[in-house]
Amino acid sequence: MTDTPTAQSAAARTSGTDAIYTDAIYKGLAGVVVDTTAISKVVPETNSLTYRGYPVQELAEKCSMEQVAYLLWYGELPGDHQLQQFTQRERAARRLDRSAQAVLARTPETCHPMDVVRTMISYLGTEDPDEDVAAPASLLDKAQRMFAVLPTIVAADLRRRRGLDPIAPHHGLGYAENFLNMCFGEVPDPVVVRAFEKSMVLYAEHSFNASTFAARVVTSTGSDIYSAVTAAIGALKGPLHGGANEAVMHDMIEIDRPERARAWLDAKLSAGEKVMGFGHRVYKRGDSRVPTMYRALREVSEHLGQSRWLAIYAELEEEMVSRTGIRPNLDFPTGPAYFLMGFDIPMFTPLFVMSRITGWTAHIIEQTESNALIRPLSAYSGPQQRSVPA
Ligand SMILES: CC(=O)SCCNC(=O)CCNC(=O)[C@H](O)C(C)(C)COP(=O)(O)OP(=O)(O)OC[C@H]1O[C@@H](n2cnc3c(N)ncnc32)[C@H](O)[C@@H]1OP(=O)(O)O
Ligand SMILES: O=C([O-])CC(=O)C(=O)O
Repeated sequence: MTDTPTAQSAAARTSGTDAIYTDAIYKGLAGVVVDTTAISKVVPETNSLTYRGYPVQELAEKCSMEQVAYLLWYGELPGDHQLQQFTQRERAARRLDRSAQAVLARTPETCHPMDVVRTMISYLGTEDPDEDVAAPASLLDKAQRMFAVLPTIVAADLRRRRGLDPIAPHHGLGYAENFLNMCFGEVPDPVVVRAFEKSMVLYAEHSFNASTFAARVVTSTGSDIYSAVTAAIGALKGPLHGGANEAVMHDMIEIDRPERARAWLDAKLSAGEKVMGFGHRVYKRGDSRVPTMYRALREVSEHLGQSRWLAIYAELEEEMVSRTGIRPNLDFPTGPAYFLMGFDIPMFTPLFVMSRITGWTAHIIEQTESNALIRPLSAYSGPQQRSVPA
């Protein structure tokens, strides 16, 4: 099975005037093919994921995040000139204007950083006089501006929670280096920069996952791109989706030492609780992105001379797989990798947003260009019809 159907089968499902009713209930839409997409393809049987036809592992090894963002939006990798123009635009759009800075400063530091990114995207919509313009060129422009400014928002939020002033974007630095510099006041070693950039590439796109689908649902009503992205951020925050990368690190800290992993897992499984960072709705034999991110985690661990999280990772994975057959997903290696890079745990899911903004907006554009209102049916299970008492 692939999650990308043929165009004909999708057309058959949506054409005609008579509604198609079925008695079957697909809870969680599991196994249901909703539409076609030309953006990415997940094939769980072969453990493969491609963006616009390119294997994600190759993109992570050979490409910058800017190149991958361009690929997702335009369908092809950029040539030298196209990349130069694209990066110039990205660098020029990194700054957060004063009124947006003031909104960020007014969000309580007690709230989760995902609430800050959600609020800031919503606010950027209020500032855009063309918020409702849905022409492809306008959507692309808005998408690229969100991609450019999100790192500035996330870095400023990270720093104010540490009692530090924001650092302005550095126009001479690439996407990953600039972001790390805005967070930590210096560009880390290339090993760390590349590991971070690989995580961005791996997180960028994953077909009809819950947050992307949320964005497509909002777009299907004819609503604006900021509303769609705001909905997607809300969906990504949940621990069954993007929020798992934070939960993984909390669990590793609780486990504390590799020799405690087995007992910790015993307690979790006997309590019937889920183990964060494991399992996937589509991949049942392992997540195609994990080996690449695991290598990046190992490189950062070796570079920093820190073996503890890697040892807990290995122990937990071995125990979980041998007991349940359930394998790690991408959030399992990114959790400890981000921790080693120096990020505070609540910032992990906003990092996911910084990357997935590319995939979400590519889907918003695709949905806009071939729209059908997304409105499934429900089977009623409440009381029979009755009269209101006199
Ligand atoms: C980037 C991403 O968003 S990747 C996903 C990140 N999310 C997580 O890591 C959260 C933990 N994982 C999970 O909750 C699940 O694996 C999901 C939600 C991601 C996908 O699960 P689904 O396809 O909906 O399967 P479902 O949750 O029904 O699980 C099927 C069975 O496997 C078990 N299972 C699945 N994942 C896990 C897990 N992580 N820990 C323990 N048991 C699990 C379920 O308990 C269930 O068992 P049962 O049939 O005995 O009731
Ligand atoms: O596809 C999914 O269901 C979740 C996921 O891995 C992602 O969004 O990257």
